Amino acid sequence: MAEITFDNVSKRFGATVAVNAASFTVRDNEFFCFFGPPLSGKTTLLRLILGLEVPDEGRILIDGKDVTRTGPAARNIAMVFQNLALFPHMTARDNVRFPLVERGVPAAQITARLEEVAAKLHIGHILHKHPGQLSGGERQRVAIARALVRDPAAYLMDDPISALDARLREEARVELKRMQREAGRTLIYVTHDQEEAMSVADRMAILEQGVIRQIGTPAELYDRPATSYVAQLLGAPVMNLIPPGLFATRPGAALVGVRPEDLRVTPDPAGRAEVTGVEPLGGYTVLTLRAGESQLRVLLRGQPAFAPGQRLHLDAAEERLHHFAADGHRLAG
Ligand SMILES: Nc1ncnc2c1ncn2[C@@H]1O[C@H](COP(=O)(O)OP(=O)(O)OP(=O)(O)O)[C@@H](O)[C@H]1O
Repeated sequence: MAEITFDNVSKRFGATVAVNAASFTVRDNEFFCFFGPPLSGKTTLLRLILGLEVPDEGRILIDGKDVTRTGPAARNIAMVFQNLALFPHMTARDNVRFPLVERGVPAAQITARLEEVAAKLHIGHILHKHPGQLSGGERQRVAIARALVRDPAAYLMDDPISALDARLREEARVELKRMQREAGRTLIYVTHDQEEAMSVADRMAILEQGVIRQIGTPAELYDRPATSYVAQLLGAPVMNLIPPGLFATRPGAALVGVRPEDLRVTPDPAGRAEVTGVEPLGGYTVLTLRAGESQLRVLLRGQPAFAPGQRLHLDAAEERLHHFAADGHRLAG
């Protein structure tokens, strides 16, 4: 089991604050995602968890034990490297065995452990192959087997499937989620891809310049973003953020947010919105509208017949509106 807690942890590199007063707990067996734009501190958080970096302030606890100043060896946390790097000259079997061979574990024990992990991840039939002979999904299984063979308390992944093409990535993330559940381990995951983060994570932490802005389930973050920054990071097309005026607005709101799928449009020659763009995408259509000074995007199911220049009636249910103060924070209620 592994529960990982950061208590007010900061890490600086010169003038750069890579991680700023981070406090959170990753629960045992949780699939936990760090999500944020480049340079927001994701990799530094992983390196702090692994023990490759020492915090300037704060404490790191694994299962309640203070490991802030212990090295990687004492933490028993495994890393699955970016793009699932496997040794190309070794068979899958030797790749998986490698972490145990390196540690001088007796051969009989290695074989037993290899069999156990291979059965769990269904890779027994491909162990004789080299990485070049494996599909993307098979390589992923082998890379995860290599991380699990040590029986780590938790494992970390830094953008592990970013090199795969879009369709393979979709398959890979479904697989990943299944493997994590089957392996029954805490998994901490970094990705740049919001859809990937939302699809795999039990909970996620949203980062902005080293600061954790919000932690929650994907649904909580999507439905009740704590700031306009979080609101715009999740969802595609992104949430419309417009000045007050177009929709009923709460006192104190500087920006009103409405997700593209929450806008309702109907043809109306006297309507206040005008279609400026139509993107039919098969299962759904994205309209771009101009309403007053604002540009908005609307997500509609199917391929409704709208055309540029057409005027529309535009509204949204009040409970689907998000109100943000001038500093970006969500207004209560
Ligand atoms: N070893 C280092 N020396 C100096 N600065 C560093 C070092 N490691 C990270 N940084 C800085 O700390 C900040 C956070 O970097 P980090 O790599 O953690 O972000 P990231 O979110 O993982 O980025 P990416 O998505 O591009 O991988 C950046 O400004 C980066 O330049």
